[in-house]
Amino acid sequence: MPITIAIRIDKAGGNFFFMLQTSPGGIFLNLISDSDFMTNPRRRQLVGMQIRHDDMHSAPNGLRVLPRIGGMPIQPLQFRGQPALALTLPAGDRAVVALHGAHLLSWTTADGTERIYLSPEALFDGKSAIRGGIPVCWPQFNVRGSLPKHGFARNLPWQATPAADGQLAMTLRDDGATRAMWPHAFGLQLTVALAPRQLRITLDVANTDAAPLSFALALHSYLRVDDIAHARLEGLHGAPCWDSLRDLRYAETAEALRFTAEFDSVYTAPAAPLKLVQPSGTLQIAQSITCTETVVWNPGAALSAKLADMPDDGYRHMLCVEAARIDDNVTLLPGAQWQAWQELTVL
Ligand SMILES: O=P(O)(O)OC[C@H]1O[C@H](O)[C@H](O)[C@@H](O)[C@@H]1O
Repeated sequence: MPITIAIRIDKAGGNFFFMLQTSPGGIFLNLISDSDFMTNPRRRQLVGMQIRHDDMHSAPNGLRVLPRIGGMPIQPLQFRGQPALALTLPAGDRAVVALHGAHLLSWTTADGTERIYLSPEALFDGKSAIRGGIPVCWPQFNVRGSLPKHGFARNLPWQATPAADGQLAMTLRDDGATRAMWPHAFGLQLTVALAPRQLRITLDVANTDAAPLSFALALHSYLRVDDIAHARLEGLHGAPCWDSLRDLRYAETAEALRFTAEFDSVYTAPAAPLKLVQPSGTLQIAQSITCTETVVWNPGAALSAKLADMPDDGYRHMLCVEAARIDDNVTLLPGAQWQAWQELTVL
């Protein structure tokens, strides 16, 4: 029976991740990635290289080989027929992420409460965007450009990559399909980090091209609410706002936002975290300073009924609060990296 063992080698100058695999043809050591593959194009060329077991004996002295499978709390699984990975903390907090789009599908805290809305009618066909969860909208937001709505990252298969304890990571690199839509070389890594009652989702972008890279981003989180009629969002009072439904610009006057109809606004992100307050508890929502906007969206009853992949009353159980960089694109010079994150904490 084939056996696969993940190995991390810590060495001055970087970490290397390998998969040691047995097969009828022998034992193979596959280099999966190393710590600076995102920035160093020469290293990226090594990914996928195979070393036969005989070569392992010639490894330089001084390497520490650390087995990663055994204590590693990451389980591959099928989620509505699509491949996904689950990360579970000893306390019981758990996140599930699909390889399709590196799309976070579920976050449950140790008390068993689901914190993320996923539409029961979402399409899981390995091609379509998934309704709910946390879509990664990159390199375009909405229809602000010539790419498919919200870019292509949410519609493509990502690769799992080793990550630190308590984290789960996936990568996406340019290939023929992305270059046909968007002629740029890039490396993305999405990392989900779990702590008790807290989830942080981080996107690292590397420009592996010889020309500058320009892009937008939204970490489009669908936060689960018990009933939108009894939820309020605090922290946006005074923030510059563009109400996209009425095409109006103003400074937010409400102490707390309430949602009684379709709502779709882009705010200049305040420095302090937001709070989603419900009778059942409060969720704190923070985002990196690199995300200069926060998008707030609820489709309301009429649009919810029109969305084919959402139940008619789906709008009652979700509120999107998105960490975004959309008003001014990021421009990354060749070899440069950029990071964005959103952190959700149950208070
Ligand atoms: O239906 P989707 O392509 O997933 O987009 C869902 C929503 O995303 C964002 O929140 C935008 O501000 C909305 O205008 C859009 O309707």
